[in-house]
Amino acid sequence: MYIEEYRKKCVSADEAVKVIRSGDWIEFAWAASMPGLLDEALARRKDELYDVNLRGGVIITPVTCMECDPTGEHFTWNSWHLGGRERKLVQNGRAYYIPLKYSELPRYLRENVKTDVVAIQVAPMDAHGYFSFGVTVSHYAAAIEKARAVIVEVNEDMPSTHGGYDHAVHISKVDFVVEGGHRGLPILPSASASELDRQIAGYVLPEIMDGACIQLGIGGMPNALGKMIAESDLKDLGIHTEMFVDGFVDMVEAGKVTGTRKQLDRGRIVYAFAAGTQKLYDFLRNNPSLAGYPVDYTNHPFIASQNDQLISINSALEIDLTGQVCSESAGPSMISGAGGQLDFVEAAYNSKGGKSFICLPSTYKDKSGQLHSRIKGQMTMGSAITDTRPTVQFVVTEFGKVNLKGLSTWQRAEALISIAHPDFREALMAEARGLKIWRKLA
Ligand SMILES: CC(=O)SCCNC(=O)CCNC(=O)[C@H](O)C(C)(C)COP(=O)(O)OP(=O)(O)OC[C@H]1O[C@@H](n2cnc3c(N)ncnc32)[C@H](O)[C@@H]1OP(=O)(O)O
Ligand SMILES: CCCC(=O)O
Repeated sequence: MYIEEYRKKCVSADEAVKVIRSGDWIEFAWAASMPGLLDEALARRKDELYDVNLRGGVIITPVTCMECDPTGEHFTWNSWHLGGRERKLVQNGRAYYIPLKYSELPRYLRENVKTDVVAIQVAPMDAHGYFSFGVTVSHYAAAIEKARAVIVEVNEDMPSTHGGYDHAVHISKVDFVVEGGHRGLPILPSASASELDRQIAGYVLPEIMDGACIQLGIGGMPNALGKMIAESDLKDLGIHTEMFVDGFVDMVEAGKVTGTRKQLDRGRIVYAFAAGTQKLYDFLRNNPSLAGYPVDYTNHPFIASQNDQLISINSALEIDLTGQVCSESAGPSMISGAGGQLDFVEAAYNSKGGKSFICLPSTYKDKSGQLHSRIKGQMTMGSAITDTRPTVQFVVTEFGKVNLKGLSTWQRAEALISIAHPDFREALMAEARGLKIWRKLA
């Protein structure tokens, strides 16, 4: 029934990007769903276009538009969350970070920012005229609502995924369809877990009970924990997360996940976007046990916290002695972004029986090989505060875990120094004395 409309809207990538004008803002790519043909076609229009702003995040694949424009006069990349490639673009002054509380992204798109064109990759159209957003549900439906033009690039290899709502776009809302054929999906290998990651994960595992609902963040440590959960005796776990990664597939395959004790989406795994190996993408394809939702559903603390025993496990870069957490920058130099960390820190604490864990190795080795404590007297100048101190609950290093909720500043300093690397504890105590947050009785 919709085939005729589909055919009428089918154009080449070069034809489709003609709708883009100088000065436009384009919602473009997220994680594993990069519209590669549109990117290349836009790059070919470089000399005709000036000051086009592309927006995306967590990208895994190179962006041709950015590579073809070394002076930045034609294209600027604006990132909701820096993946490794975007971090380099930011360092070279070619891209900029947009501070984000990820649960609010659909609302930013509806109420706060200009979106002229949406150009995204989708799965093939179904018999009812819908293109599934595939591995990225997140914020695409909200972006489409206000755009002047919507271009979808169809990737035959993009899995059609099940969802809650707003996980697909109807042909009636699309202006141009670009058929991309079989383009595969970029592979994001699982971050390898170090011995240290396993030690940290070892402190979190005993805090997880049968029937708990799990969110895992990005990085080696959450990955180590996913593996440990898969090998544990835990049962009847649920999953309500932002990013769906291979570690969750391991947990499902090990029979740990039933979702039967969830208060929301009973029996289903809830996520906003997915990136990982081909095994993960195959698992997602037409799988009714999964539900991709917009990120204002997955991450909103009011919603996520309705699941009892929500356990949130995220990584950080540094923490000061009063409990402020930085997970996104090293001083002023951006590493990643705030993403959904604060969303889940708040959600887990507000869930009945829930717990939030901020995990970090106690030290960081710089390029010259010098060791620094990640637990600091004061936050490094310029570091962004991702989680304010009242929001932080458990903090875990390879030396143990502490619960900061309700502790006074001197108790926080004492607790955090107890899990700092032993080589830095004396210096941290001296700093705490100077900051008037040390009360150790003689
Ligand atoms: C998907 C979800 O559900 S996530 C929800 C929550 N979202 C978040 O937690 C967002 C914020 N958190 C993050 O972005 C990540 O968890 C991080 C950055 C804190 C940790 O991620 P990891 O991959 O474990 O970090 P890792 O230790 O590998 O460091 C990442 C990079 O930062 C660099 N880095 C780390 N610490 C420092 C430092 N103090 N100074 C300079 N660079 C540093 C590392 O060298 C590495 O660089 P490279 O990729 O070029 O080698
Ligand atoms: C915004 C996507 C990733 C994250 O939350 O860390």
